[in-house]
Amino acid sequence: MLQQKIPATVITGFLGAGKTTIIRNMLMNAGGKKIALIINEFGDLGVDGEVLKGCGADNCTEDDIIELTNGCICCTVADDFVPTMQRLLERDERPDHIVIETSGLALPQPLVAAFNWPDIRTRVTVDGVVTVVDSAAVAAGRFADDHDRVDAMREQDASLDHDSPLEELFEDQLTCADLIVLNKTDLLDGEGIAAVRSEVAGRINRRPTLVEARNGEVPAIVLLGLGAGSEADIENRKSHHELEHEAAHASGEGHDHLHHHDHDEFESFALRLPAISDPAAFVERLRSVIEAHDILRLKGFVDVPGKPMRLVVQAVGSRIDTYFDRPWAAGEKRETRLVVIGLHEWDFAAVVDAVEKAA
Ligand SMILES: Nc1nc2c(ncn2[C@@H]2O[C@H](COP(=O)(O)OP(=O)(O)OP(=O)(O)O)[C@@H](O)[C@H]2O)c(=O)[nH]1
Repeated sequence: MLQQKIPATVITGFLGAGKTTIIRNMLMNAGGKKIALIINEFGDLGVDGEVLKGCGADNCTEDDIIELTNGCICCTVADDFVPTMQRLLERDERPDHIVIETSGLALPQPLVAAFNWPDIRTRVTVDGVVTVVDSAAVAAGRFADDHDRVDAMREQDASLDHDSPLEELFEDQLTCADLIVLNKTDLLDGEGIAAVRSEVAGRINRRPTLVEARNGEVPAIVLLGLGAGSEADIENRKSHHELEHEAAHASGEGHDHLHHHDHDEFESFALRLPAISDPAAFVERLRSVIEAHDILRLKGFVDVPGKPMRLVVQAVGSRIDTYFDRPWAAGEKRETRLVVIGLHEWDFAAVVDAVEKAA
């Protein structure tokens, strides 16, 4: 009997936009749907998988959460994503829906294109690409490059190919969307939200649906069941990188002058720190370090002596949330582990030193 294709939703969006929060919420209101999750994260600490396992949803158990940890999903499609998907599809119990969370630095295009592979195409389809936007970061100009400054620099050095990596990635993720979630609207007023809406709409040629959300609260019925079949439309969603290649081919130029794939411009490292007895003071010191070094994202777990629970720390720019998520398990080593993500041009030694001193 011909089985129906399993719908797969791709959740993308820049570092800290709220992808994991939206998925956690969705798991809680997905009705009886059996969900399989594929999670990819930049930085090797696996915080998102831990957070999602910690929410204990019946319709998505630990077995249904698969972490891809060998680098960014858009670069490891053939080696990592496709085999993982094949194994998932071989399971006796088919999921009703597959949800894939990309890393915050991933280009969704290569992932969506993988759904056209012969072995995958017959069994799964992309139900929709959901791009999550940190509305507060957009309003603060995080993704807006200073074009006048770059143009002036180019005048002095014609070889400079210096589009902002953040801006390009932001646009590539928007370009691929079927649904854009303007998240974190709780941090803006009506005027701010309207400005974000028009900025987002102004950066794309396609017209995906826009919805607003606070704390990642988007009903499962809005997220799942878009029925977009996005893999068939991938030609209309090209990234800057793909368009540059095409332009270079068309003009007969070589590729040498093209800059590399976007997330070569980002770097992460994981740190183990001592136990933290005063988390509030630690957070204040971290805030200063984040601001001084322009850390894009910091997250992880903190061992607070005397507390039975594990403290989660989540920083997106200098906005820092902390909460106790679950008790340390019996036999689990209590420790403070953080992953820190920033731009490649960083002075690493200085950043490591500053975070260590904050502990
Ligand atoms: N104020 C506010 N904070 C939010 C909202 N949604 C998420 N957050 C917080 O933003 C931080 C990052 O959220 P995540 O869901 O982990 O973001 P992510 O996109 O999965 O992050 P990466 O996987 O690292 O790219 C957490 O501290 C969340 O609690 C929101 O709507 N409003």
